[in-house]
Amino acid sequence: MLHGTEILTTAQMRAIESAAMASGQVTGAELMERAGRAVAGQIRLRWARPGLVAVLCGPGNNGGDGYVVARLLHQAGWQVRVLGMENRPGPDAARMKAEWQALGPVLPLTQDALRAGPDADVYVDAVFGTGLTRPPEGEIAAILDYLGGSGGDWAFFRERLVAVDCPSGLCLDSGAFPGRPREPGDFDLRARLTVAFDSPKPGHLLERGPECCGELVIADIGLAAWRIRQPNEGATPSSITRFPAVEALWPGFAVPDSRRYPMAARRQASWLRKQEAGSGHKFSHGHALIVAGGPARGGAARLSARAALRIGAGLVTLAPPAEALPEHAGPPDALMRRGVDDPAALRDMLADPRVNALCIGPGCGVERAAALLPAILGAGRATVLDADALTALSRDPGLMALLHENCVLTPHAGEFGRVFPDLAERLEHPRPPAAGGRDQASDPARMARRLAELAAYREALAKMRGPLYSRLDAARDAAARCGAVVLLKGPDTVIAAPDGRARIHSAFDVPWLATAGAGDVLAGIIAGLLARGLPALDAASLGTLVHARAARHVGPGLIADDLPEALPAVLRRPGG
Ligand SMILES: NC(=O)C1=CN([C@@H]2O[C@H](COP(=O)(O)OP(=O)(O)OC[C@H]3O[C@@H](n4cnc5c(N)ncnc54)[C@H](O)[C@@H]3O)[C@@H](O)[C@H]2O)[C@@H](O)CC1
Ligand SMILES: Nc1ncnc2c1ncn2[C@@H]1O[C@H](COP(=O)(O)OP(=O)(O)O)[C@@H](O)[C@H]1O
Ligand SMILES: [K+]
Repeated sequence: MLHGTEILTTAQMRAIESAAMASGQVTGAELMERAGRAVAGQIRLRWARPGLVAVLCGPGNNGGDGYVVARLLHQAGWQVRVLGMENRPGPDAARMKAEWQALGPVLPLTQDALRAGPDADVYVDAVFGTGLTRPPEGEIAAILDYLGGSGGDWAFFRERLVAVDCPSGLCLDSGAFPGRPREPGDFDLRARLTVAFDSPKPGHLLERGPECCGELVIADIGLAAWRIRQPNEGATPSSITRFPAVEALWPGFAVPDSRRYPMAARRQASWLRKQEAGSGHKFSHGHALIVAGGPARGGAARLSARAALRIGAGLVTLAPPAEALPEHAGPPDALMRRGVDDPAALRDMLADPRVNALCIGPGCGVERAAALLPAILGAGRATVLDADALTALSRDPGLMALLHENCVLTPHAGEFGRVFPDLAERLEHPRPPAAGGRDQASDPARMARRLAELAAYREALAKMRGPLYSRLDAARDAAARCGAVVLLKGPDTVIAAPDGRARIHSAFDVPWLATAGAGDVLAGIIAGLLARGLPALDAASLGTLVHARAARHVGPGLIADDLPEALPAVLRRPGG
């Protein structure tokens, strides 16, 4: 469960590659050979018998990798068609292209050339990788659209497409396709398999990345020596290669063993189960206070409280206004209740230093949250702010100023937009023309209309340059601004601390987690972990992992009430 791996932004990857080459211990051509060998190897693992492969090579080093794949598959008995671009590649890619040309021709990289050939068993997409600087245009855009299904048969290519580093056109920093709507599009290039090098990039895990990359394999190409973790080195230019501050939690893809965290996994598993020596009495596991709302609104906070109990907080107290107390008389009996009507009553409770973690927001009501937040934040205790507490925060800059590093904000996209409207705005793109379902993709008239709309859309966005602003950027900027941990929820949850450390958690495999109340449970789990003494970033990260694992354990049909009840099973097998 607790495997993690480091993620590198494309800038970090380039810096590490340059550092490796500058050392004189490895050349660019050697790295390219290793990259191409890794891709060819993965293809041969999956297609046991040599067949026909079409290799599409772009103008840069991604294309260079493609020429290596072409040569190695040819040597392995495959029939190889290579389509390449006119542009002059760099020296390493030029060399790989020349080596291929000693074996076979390079056809033009056009839709016509591709369609003129027989159907291939495998299509290798080596057009663009980390060097994408702008939306693909013209003939390249057309061929990528064709591979994405504009010819009507997207499933055909989806089965056969192997992407080198990423499906071409995907921005590996954001997981979005520059020049396209951020929502899923009809002709987004979707690969069966993506082989990436050294480390996953944010774009493999965010937004469109997980779906469009298909199965993701991270290949070790021998750059470990230039990727040493030295977190204390500060933000000097060279430290960009040395401090991969972003990690993937539960990556769900093949990572070389050397890139995992087995020790941390073992330690956290026994810690979660309270199996460590001297784990003490109930107060040593903390006391979480869950603020609840007025009459008829208490369900959300009860979900949080149940979750805090199940994740192992020593004591959990639910604090609704006194008039709502009777509603909370039912189970669980393990839960304590205490009426809290106003800030003075809350301060009274917080006079007990053993109350070491709070959760406010689920079912709380915005006014009540606004009234209680100054007392809560002023106490300086570890605090989860969710739902109504986030809305209250968005309305009062004075409250924002009270946030501190032991706070965890857990907004979904809508709440994030309320609290950080300018950052959310940067993530937004102009809306695409109305999109239909893929099932209509074989209607030729509709297809022509969609292509025309897409061309107009591209034209409108043609001025856009450079890497896209990502959910990772947004969460980091938000955390830095408010001085607290920000957990931006979604199937690609991003968790960021004010110092820039960040974690990405992919939960694209549990869409049934998007159900009413799931967020309340997450808030409670994190509050419980805070009560047990985890620092804010770790509590948010581990909480997110455990939450998704509980959803996996229950499966489709899940309702939020099931999540706390699934926690014992998850804790029994935290490594499973
Ligand atoms: N980072 C590493 O350590 C390694 C990287 N390698 C490969 O190198 C790739 C990166 O190579 P590059 O930096 O050359 O970048 P790419 O090969 O991804 O693309 C850059 C080229 O495409 C052009 N370009 C970018 N966007 C375009 C657009 N929309 N339309 C037309 N042309 C466009 C650029 O001007 C440049 O010529 C990686 O993705 C990977 O496949 C491997 O060869 C080995 C090691
Ligand atoms: N498509 C999805 N796949 C997996 N998890 C998702 C998806 N959409 C949302 N989630 C997760 O489900 C939970 C929903 O929380 P939230 O939006 O706050 O719902 P609520 O307010 O109803 O509790 C979050 O943990 C979020 O990360
Ligand atoms: K590619």
